[in-house]
Amino acid sequence: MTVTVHPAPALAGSPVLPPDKSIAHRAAIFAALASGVSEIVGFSEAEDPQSTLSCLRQLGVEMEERDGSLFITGRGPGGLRTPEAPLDCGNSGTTMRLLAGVLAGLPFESVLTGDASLSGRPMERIAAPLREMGADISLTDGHAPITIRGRELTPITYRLPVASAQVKSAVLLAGLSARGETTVVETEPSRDHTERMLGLDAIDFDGERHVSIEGGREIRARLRVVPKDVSAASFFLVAGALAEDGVIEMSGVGLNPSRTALIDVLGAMGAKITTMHERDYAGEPLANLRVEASGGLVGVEIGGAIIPNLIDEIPVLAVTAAHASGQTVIRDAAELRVKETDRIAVTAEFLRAMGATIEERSDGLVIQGGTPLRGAEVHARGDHRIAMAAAIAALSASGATTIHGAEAASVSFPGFWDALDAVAGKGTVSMDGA
Ligand SMILES: O=C(O)C1=C[C@@H](OP(=O)(O)O)[C@@H](O)[C@H](O)C1
Ligand SMILES: C=C(OP(=O)(O)O)C(=O)O
Repeated sequence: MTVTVHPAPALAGSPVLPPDKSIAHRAAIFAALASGVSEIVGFSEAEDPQSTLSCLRQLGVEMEERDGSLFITGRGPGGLRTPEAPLDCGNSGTTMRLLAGVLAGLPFESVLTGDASLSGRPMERIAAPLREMGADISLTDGHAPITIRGRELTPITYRLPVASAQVKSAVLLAGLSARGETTVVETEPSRDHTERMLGLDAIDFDGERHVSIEGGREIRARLRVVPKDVSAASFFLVAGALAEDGVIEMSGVGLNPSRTALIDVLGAMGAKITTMHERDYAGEPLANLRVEASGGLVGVEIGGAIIPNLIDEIPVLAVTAAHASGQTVIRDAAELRVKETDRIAVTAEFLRAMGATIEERSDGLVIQGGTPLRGAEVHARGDHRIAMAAAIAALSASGATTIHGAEAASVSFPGFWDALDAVAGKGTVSMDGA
């Protein structure tokens, strides 16, 4: 699908955001492992969390949608069934890596596959600790398809070589079926939804974060509520800040502190963002967000421990930087090269096509802001976050921008194009070949 986005100087309204993707995956997996029926309020229609559901169905998990909720009947400890066919994780790294942790300790063979993008992403990072725990795992040249022959697992203490919530979660999920206590140590904190859902406390020790899980514990079925996705909100925070006029409001957005660094960075650049009605719901903090047309944004330098907290937001942060005055430097973000695309290269590609001055570094980007962007023909390259970041850049460019492969947005945000059209004014977004 090709989308054309026209410039829109004024934005206003309340875009409908999708449920948090990270929380949705975990809510479904923990409900499947629990004993009893869990109700999940606000599950996501996005393709990635739907991939998790279809894999769980293949593992014998029953679920039904009723009155706007998803009811999942858990199979209890060790209750998942041998799948009859490979488990297709689609485009979703979270599905593949978290399920690998679940399957490592189950007494059957399973195969995890994914689309071309996912089949190019590194999987040794989960295979290594899971093998250390005793699982028999074969990769295809370091990638999916992954064949897992589950075994009885022994607990380990694992120091994460890369800051990754997916690897951390895979080890903790495997730890659930190991005998004894498994510990994950992280030097740079990553999102902590898994710990929150399992009720695990982290201990800070010598600047490192230790999370432990006792094997064999039962997960209880419960009501789970998925807040709105702050990573999806970030596109509208940037759009609202870059607009010449208007206010955008979003309610019920998950503001877990391990996910909100973009809001702080945008604030430091001069964006006028207000957080209102902060509350806690089902173990996760939420709030309403308001962003005003901000004007006069300035460049920033970021790197180090903040990066895992805003890793998915860097393409849209680069769009902000292109508009800000002065230089923005993003360091320590080499992980971007192994996402759905090489997001360093692809962000530089679309912004350069739109006239920005942007330089690729091995671990980040350097952007000289302030050159007005112009409409261009750009490619999402199969990456949802690139499709959406390019659309936000297009709103404040001169002339129309054509985005090829715009359907990718549905991986995390199926209603994105309609939400954008609604805040920017009908006709800003036109679609071709939907
Ligand atoms: O655990 C999660 O839900 C996620 C963790 C991050 O990946 P890594 O764990 O590979 O850093 C993030 O990029 C991804 O979108 C979702
Ligand atoms: C990297 C992402 O997701 P995943 O790793 O689950 O494919 C993302 O949503 O930007």
